[in-house]
Amino acid sequence: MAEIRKVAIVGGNRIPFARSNGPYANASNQDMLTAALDGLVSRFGLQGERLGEVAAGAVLKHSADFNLTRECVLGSKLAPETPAYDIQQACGTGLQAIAQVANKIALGQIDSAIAGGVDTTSDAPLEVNDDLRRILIALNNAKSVGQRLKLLTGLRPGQLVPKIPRNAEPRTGLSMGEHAAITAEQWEIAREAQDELAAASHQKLAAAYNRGFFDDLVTPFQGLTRDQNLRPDSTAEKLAKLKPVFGGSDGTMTAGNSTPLSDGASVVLLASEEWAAQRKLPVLAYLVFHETAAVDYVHGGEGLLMAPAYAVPRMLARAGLSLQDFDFYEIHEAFASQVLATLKAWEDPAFAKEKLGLDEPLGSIDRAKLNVNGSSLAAGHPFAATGGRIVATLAKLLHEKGSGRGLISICAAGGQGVTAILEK
Ligand SMILES: CC(=O)CC(=O)SCCNC(=O)CCNC(=O)[C@H](O)C(C)(C)COP(=O)(O)OP(=O)(O)OC[C@H]1O[C@@H](n2cnc3c(N)ncnc32)[C@H](O)[C@@H]1OP(=O)(O)O
Repeated sequence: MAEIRKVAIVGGNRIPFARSNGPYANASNQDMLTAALDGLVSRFGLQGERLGEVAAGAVLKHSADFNLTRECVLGSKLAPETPAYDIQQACGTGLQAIAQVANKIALGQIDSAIAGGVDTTSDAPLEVNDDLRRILIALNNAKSVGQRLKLLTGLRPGQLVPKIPRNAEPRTGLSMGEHAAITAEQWEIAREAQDELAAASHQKLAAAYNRGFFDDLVTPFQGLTRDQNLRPDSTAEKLAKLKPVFGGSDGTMTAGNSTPLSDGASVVLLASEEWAAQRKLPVLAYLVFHETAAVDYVHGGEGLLMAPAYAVPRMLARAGLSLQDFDFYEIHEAFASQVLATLKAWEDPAFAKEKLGLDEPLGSIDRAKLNVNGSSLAAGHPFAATGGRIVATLAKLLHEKGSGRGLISICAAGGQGVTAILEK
């Protein structure tokens, strides 16, 4: 049995995140992921290097991109002999890709890898409807002009309407925002608290950009140098004026305390300590634990985005840690209400007992340690790119501090959650 090795995070790179149908409206997933990869390659001098593998993915993917990541590697400056594959776990994609390559590094199967993700909501894949698809396949296989004419004359105008991807759960028909609104109501998450969290996210992200924190984490792309959604002048008072968008007219969730639909890509370089040392590359932090959970949101057992509330306690138990043993908490801000509901669940004795089977709740966290450089509400959230953004940010925070530990929690569509622990 191979010895378990430490998994080093060497660094990360992303392109600034853009709002949907904004500056990246004509950029494909391949364009964006290749740009993120090449930025990382340049930063660490990996031109022509054959890495152990590259794993990444996109939530919204065109069928022609059947192995999107491999195409991006072939289009990048990495050696074409670098194997690459796609992975998909909704918003957990980026972190799950990182976890998968980390396992292989830990087991000694590979020495280096890049992992991450990309998503475009501007260039979302449109499908023809099922009837038209069957007719087109039959047309392709038709043996005579007569057969083709018969198929074409059978076409009805309604069959020409394309299938537009909805930001909705296939099994409930509800959007993620509508699901989150149900959870916000269940956990009585106040509008003011959501707006405060959103305003703080913008202010902290702006401060991090201003102090140069992202200078070696973000590479400009197509004219953008910072995340387009960032509004440094956001305040809770301004956000309080926005109308509810989810949960009806009495709802608490608005365009300001929900993530915007976004486009972007991010990647992270991981390696064994030996591989990094041979190339004189830095080790920002180590990935020490990761855990995935899923909940039954279909039959009302739990809220769609609450799986991290289960994954984190399981991971803490494995690691022998408590929720308070962290210097940084990176909780993906899909919606402000979702972050607050997760924190409330960890504080709740009934949730601990009935849902987690624990005698005591996990307890509160020091809010000053939460998303200290802002998160998805300010940066935007190109679904599969969020994991790479968070891992690179946290690894650099730990490197700057010179010690410590950070917790990552990412909720994902399909009732799933992907979580991890990084240590300096
Ligand atoms: C995917 C997974 O697996 C898990 C997850 O992460 S779940 C999360 C997935 N993401 C989503 O579901 C995306 C949800 N978001 C949306 O659908 C849309 O962004 C939305 C419906 C919430 C809003 O869409 P929109 O109406 O086009 O927003 P937008 O026009 O930008 O903003 C509306 C108003 O709010 C204002 N606003 C937004 N943010 C603001 C801020 N920080 N400060 C002040 N005003 C703000 C805008 O200026 C705009 O004002 P005007 O109407 O006066 O121009």
